[in-house]
Amino acid sequence: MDLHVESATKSFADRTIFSAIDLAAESGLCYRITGPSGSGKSTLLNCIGLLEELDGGEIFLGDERMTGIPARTVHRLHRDHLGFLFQNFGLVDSWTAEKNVRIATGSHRRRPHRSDTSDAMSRFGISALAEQPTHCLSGGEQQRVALARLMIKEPTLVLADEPTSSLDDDNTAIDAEALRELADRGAVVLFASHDSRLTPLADHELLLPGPSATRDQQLL
Ligand SMILES: Nc1ncnc2c1ncn2[C@@H]1O[C@H](COP(=O)(O)OP(=O)(O)OP(=O)(O)O)[C@@H](O)[C@H]1O
Repeated sequence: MDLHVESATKSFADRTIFSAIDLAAESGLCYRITGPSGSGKSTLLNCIGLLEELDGGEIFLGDERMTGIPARTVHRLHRDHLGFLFQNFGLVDSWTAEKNVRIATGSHRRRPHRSDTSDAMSRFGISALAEQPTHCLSGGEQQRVALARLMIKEPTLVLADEPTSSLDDDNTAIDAEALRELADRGAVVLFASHDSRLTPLADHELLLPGPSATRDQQLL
């Protein structure tokens, strides 16, 4: 399913962070959101991920409107379509690595089975850590738990915010490979990152000009 963002606008108090942002993102491709610090990259990802609301504009995933929708629809979209890879990995600290992976609610097509969970954990080299609470894991290990969870969920739309900022080169390469694979399986992948190691992952870039710049955002 493709993603369409039309005339997206967001302000905090009386400060406009971005306005009139358009994006037509195709299934199977990776899009990097760029722009100066404070231009609203995380805010835009949060709005597209239904963690915050836009002040104006619309978002569609396929034919489905994602703006102005009731909480139960937000919940369904999170469950069935959205996957996140954020800097803090979004894991439940007190749960084991295995439970964090297994709990991925899965797509509407299928729910993950235990074998999916162990396969994914094996792929990312974290099988031996299955029974460890995630707060005991290193940053790189937590990232691989988050990736295993993402891979078995197979989201329609993947949102990654500075996913590699605390990672070494090997783990960064694992991140990039997994995000590319999710796109190859049909996801739209949007990521915001200052990390030049992720430059090759971007099929397209969306530039947010920042509050003081013009509105000439560009899809390069
Ligand atoms: N909940 C909030 N309330 C008020 N202002 C906020 C809130 N969230 C973000 N902002 C402000 O919105 C602006 C955009 O923040 P955002 O984190 O989206 O920028 P960014 O482009 O991701 O920045 P960076 O590249 O530094 O991570 C910043 O000036 C930030 O202080």
